[in-house]
Amino acid sequence: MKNVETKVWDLLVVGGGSAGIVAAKTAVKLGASVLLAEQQRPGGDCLWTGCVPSKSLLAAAHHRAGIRKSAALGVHAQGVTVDFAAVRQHVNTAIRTIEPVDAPETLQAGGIHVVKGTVTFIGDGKAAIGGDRVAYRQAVIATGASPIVPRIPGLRDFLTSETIWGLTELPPRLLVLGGGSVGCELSQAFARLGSSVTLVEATDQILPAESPDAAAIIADSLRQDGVNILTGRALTEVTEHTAVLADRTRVEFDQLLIAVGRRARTAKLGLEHLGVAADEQGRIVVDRSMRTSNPRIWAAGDVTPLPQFTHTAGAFASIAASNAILGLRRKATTSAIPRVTFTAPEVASVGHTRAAHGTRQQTITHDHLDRAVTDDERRGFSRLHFDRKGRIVGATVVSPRAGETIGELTLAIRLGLRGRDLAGTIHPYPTFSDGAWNAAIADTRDQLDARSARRVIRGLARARSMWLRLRPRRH
Ligand SMILES: Cc1cc2nc3c(=O)[nH]c(=O)nc-3n(C[C@H](O)[C@H](O)[C@H](O)COP(=O)(O)OP(=O)(O)OC[C@H]3O[C@@H](n4cnc5c(N)ncnc54)[C@H](O)[C@@H]3O)c2cc1C
Ligand SMILES: NC(=O)c1ccc[n+]([C@@H]2O[C@H](COP(=O)([O-])OP(=O)(O)OC[C@H]3O[C@@H](n4cnc5c(N)ncnc54)[C@H](O)[C@@H]3O)[C@@H](O)[C@H]2O)c1
Repeated sequence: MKNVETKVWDLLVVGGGSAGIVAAKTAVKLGASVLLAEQQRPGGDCLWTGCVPSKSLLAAAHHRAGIRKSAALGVHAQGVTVDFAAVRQHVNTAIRTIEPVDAPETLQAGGIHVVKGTVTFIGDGKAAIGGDRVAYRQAVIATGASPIVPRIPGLRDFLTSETIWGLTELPPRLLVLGGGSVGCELSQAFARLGSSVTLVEATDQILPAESPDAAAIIADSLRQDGVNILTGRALTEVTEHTAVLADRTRVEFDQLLIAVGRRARTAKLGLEHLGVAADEQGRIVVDRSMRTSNPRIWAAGDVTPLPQFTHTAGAFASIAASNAILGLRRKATTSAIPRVTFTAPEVASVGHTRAAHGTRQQTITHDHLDRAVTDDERRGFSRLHFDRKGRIVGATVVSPRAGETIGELTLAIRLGLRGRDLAGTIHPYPTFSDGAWNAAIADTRDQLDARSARRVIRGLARARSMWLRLRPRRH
C-alpha cells in the first residue's frame, strides 16, 4: 500500500460495482490518476448477486416452462427434470464468463490502481482504507445499496438477493416478501424450476411502479406458473416455518426471501467529515451533474436517489467522473430511463407512463400482433404516450423480450421524436417491435383523421357563411 499512501490521487473511487468501475475507467481515459477501493471484489451486485445470476436463473426457468408449454404447439417432451446443481452451475458459468471484464487485473491493466479495503472518509481530501491513509483531490462515491430487512417479530432465518445464490437445493416451499422486480423475477424463476412459491406484496398490485394492466398480465403469468400471490397484506409475525399475515393468513415455508427494496450503503462512510448531505433514507443527494453538496465529491449508482439500475449506475458514473476530471457540468437526463422486469412476459417501460393532462396514449394489444400469434404469446401490449405536439414521452411494452423493444422508444423520447417519425420508420415483419410501430401508426392516423375532420368542418362552416352572405334575403 505504500505508493497508495504517498501520492495525492486525482480521483478516489469508492466501490467497484457498475458505477465505480465506469467512473474509474472514464477518469483514467481522461488522464487522471485513479485509485479504486473495493471492500469485496469488483463487479458489485450486478455481477455477483443481481442482474447476472438472476437472469441466468430465469433463463433456465424459462426453458423449463417452454417445454411445459410446447405441447400446445404440438411438441411433446417427456421426462423433464430439473437438476438444481446443474442450474447453479449455469449461473456460476455466466458469472465467471463475465467476471474477467471487471477483474482487478483487467482494471489494473487499464491504468486504474485497485485496492481491496473498506473506505472511511476522515477529512476533506483524506480517507482511510483499512489501516492505510490516502489523499485525494476529488472522490466518486459508488458504494451501492443493500437489501432492506423489515422489523418483523420472529424474523431470523431468511434469504435476501445477496444470499439466495448460496442455496444448494431447490426449496420445496418458498415464501417471497415483496412484489417488486426482485420478488417477481425470483418468484417466477423458482416456481418454474419447481418450488411452490407464495408472494406477499404490501400494496394492492405487484410491480407497483408499472401500470395496473401491465402488472395484471405479469400476475396472471405468475399464477399460471403456480405462484400464490397475496397483495395488500403485511407480514406480522414469523415462527420457524410459518409466516402470519395481518389478516391471520398463515403461510408455511421452507425458505423466506426478503425483497422489499434496498438501502444506500452510507452508514459508516464518514460523510459527516465531508459535509456531504444525505436524504432521510441515507441516500447521497446529488444534483444533475452528479455533484454532492461538497463540490469535490461526486456520487453515482444505487447510493443516490436515482433509479437503481446497472445502466443508470454506469451512465451517471461516467457523467460524474468526466465532470470531476474536466471541470464540466454535463447533466444527467432522467426523462428517458428505461426499466425492464425480466419475467415472462417481460414488462419494459420508459418515460411518462401514466395518463396525464395534455397527453394522449395509444395501445396496441398483442392478441392480433402477428409475431405474438405465431409464437402463441398474445398476452401483452405496446403503449405509447404522446404530448400535445405529438412527441413520444413514454412507453410500456409487455411481451417476450420487451427489453429489446424499449431501447428504440428510449431513443425516440430522448431525441424528442414524434409519433409520425416512428410511424414513418419501416420495421421488420414479424417482430414484437411491430407493436410499438403499429401504435405510432394508429396515433398518426387518428391525428390525420382529426385534422381532416377539422378541415372538413371548417370548410363546411366557411361555405355556409359564404352562402348566407351571398344568398338574397327573403322578407
Ligand atoms: C436480484 C437483483 C437483480 C437485478 N437485476 C437488474 C437488471 O436486470 N438490470 C439492471 O439494470 N439492474 C438490476 N439490478 C440492480 C443493479 O444490480 C444495481 O442497480 C447495480 O448493481 C448498482 O450498481 P452500483 O455500482 O451502484 O452498486 P453495487 O453494484 O452495489 O456496487 C457497490 C460496491 O461498493 C462496495 N462498497 C460499499 N461500501 C464500500 C466502502 N465503504 N469501501 C469500499 N467499497 C465499498 C461494495 O462492496 C460493492 O461492490 C438488480 C439488483 C438485484 C438485487
Ligand atoms: N430487472 C431489473 O432491472 C431489476 C431487477 C431486480 C432489481 N432491480 C433493482 O433493484 C431494486 C430493488 O428491488 P426490490 O424488488 O427489492 O425493490 P422494489 O422497491 O422494486 O420493490 C419492493 C416491493 O416490496 C414491497 N414491500 C415493501 N415493504 C413490504 C413489506 N413489508 N411486505 C410486503 N411487501 C413490501 C413494495 O411495495 C414493493 O412492491 C429495484 O429498485 C430495482 O431498481 C432491478
